[in-house]
Amino acid sequence: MRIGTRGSRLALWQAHFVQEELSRHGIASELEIIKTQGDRVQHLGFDKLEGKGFFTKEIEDALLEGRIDCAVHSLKDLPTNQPEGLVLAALSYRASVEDVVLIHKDRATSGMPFSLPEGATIGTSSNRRKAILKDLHPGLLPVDIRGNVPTRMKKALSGELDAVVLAAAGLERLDLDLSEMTVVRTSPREFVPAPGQGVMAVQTREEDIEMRKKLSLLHHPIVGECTNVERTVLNLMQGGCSMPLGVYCEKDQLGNYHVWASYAPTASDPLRRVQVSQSTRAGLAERVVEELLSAPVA
Ligand SMILES: NCc1[nH]cc(CCC(=O)O)c1CC(=O)O
Repeated sequence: MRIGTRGSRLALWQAHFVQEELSRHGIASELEIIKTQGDRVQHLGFDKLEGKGFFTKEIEDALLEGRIDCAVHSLKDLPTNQPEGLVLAALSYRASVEDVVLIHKDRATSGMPFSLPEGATIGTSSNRRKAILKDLHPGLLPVDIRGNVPTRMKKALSGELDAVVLAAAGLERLDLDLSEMTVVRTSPREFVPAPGQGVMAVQTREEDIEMRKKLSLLHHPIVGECTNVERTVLNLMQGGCSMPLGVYCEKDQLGNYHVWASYAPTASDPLRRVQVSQSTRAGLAERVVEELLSAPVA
């Protein structure tokens, strides 16, 4: 089995993870590293990048052309509509779902939101993170950053920026040394993550029934249910990963679904927050979207 992946440390960790899961089921595989447009133009801000699927297109083409058998992605980087002929055959367990604020050790102040003083610079290129930061701590100065997870982490370590925001899942997978920084974990109910955050997805060809059967051994059904709600909200909002939208769904012990969502229509609008719970998934995403679009402006 040939597994396609990007070549970043995070992508390789994720591909190795899937490779190990497969080998536990007696399936041997090899990795095929594929460069994407997103890897080539590290200098451009996300707002300059046209179209969706910036980190996925070349890999999906390799899949469609039969050069690889499956591909591993971060679910949150995948557009909600799969390209014609491709399916997500497996979703991983959900690691840490939340975002983390990393602060240079001399710049942390107690008593302020995220332990950051007025005027502190905070690195993120995510419109979702910017909208939530503005809501929780309007005194911060968001600064656009690009590059892979270790590069971004180092901007707070070196003091080039006072802080950066990153997904906990990426930091944990790379096992980065955070001991020289102040680490503030956010709550996913307040600092609402991106749809699909913390989950890895394995993509394959729709027609490849054999492969789909093998990959289904790795699938986590409850993760599938919850991320399906999250991605349906994103799809109904007609958004991609640049939309300032957070959606997080949890299923509790009794089988009830709980969704937290946040959305800022434009950068100057106040953040809207919604919490919806239901005992079934039917109509849940629709209700979240309806409330997000009609929520009273705070
Ligand atoms: N957009 C980049 C990206 N895609 C997946 C992850 C981390 C893993 C995950 O959140 O699933 C990251 C880094 C980040 O947002 O800090």
